Amino acid sequence: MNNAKDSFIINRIKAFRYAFKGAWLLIKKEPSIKVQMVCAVLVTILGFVLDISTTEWILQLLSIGLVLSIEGLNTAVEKVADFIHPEYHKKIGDIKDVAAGAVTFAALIAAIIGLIIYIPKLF
Ligand SMILES: Nc1ncnc2c1ncn2[C@@H]1O[C@H](COP(=O)(O)OP(=O)(O)OP(=O)(O)O)[C@@H](O)[C@H]1O
Repeated sequence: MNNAKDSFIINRIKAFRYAFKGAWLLIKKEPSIKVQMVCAVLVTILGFVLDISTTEWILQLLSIGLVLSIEGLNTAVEKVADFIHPEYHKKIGDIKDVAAGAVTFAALIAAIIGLIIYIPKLF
């Protein structure tokens, strides 16, 4: 019983380690994630400079998390597609386009939230 509980906890710790390794790989190696991390840092600085409210911080953080998460999944889809079919194939192109489309939804919503928060404060 204790062993089962121990191995459950050890497996969860290992899963966290793999997940953080994956997050670090995304930040270190993926240009699109790097660009989005820079945007995230800039809007975070802007948030402090313009003293946004708690609700605005929550919406901004959710937007940052949403874009980074979906961009990460898009990168994973691209990697799987390149691994299973490195050559040109229309279906692979469609799969990558759809995954990129998901990022576009998240990025558009994040941009709209950013405009709603900052336009009244800047103009
Ligand atoms: N093997 C392929 N077969 C057909 N079309 C492809 C293939 N690889 C890429 N494409 C097309 O090129 C586009 C860009 O694919 P690519 O793998 O270069 O992503 P990317 O532009 O590097 O994305 P990101 O900037 O998010 O990393 C795809 O959306 C797809 O339309």
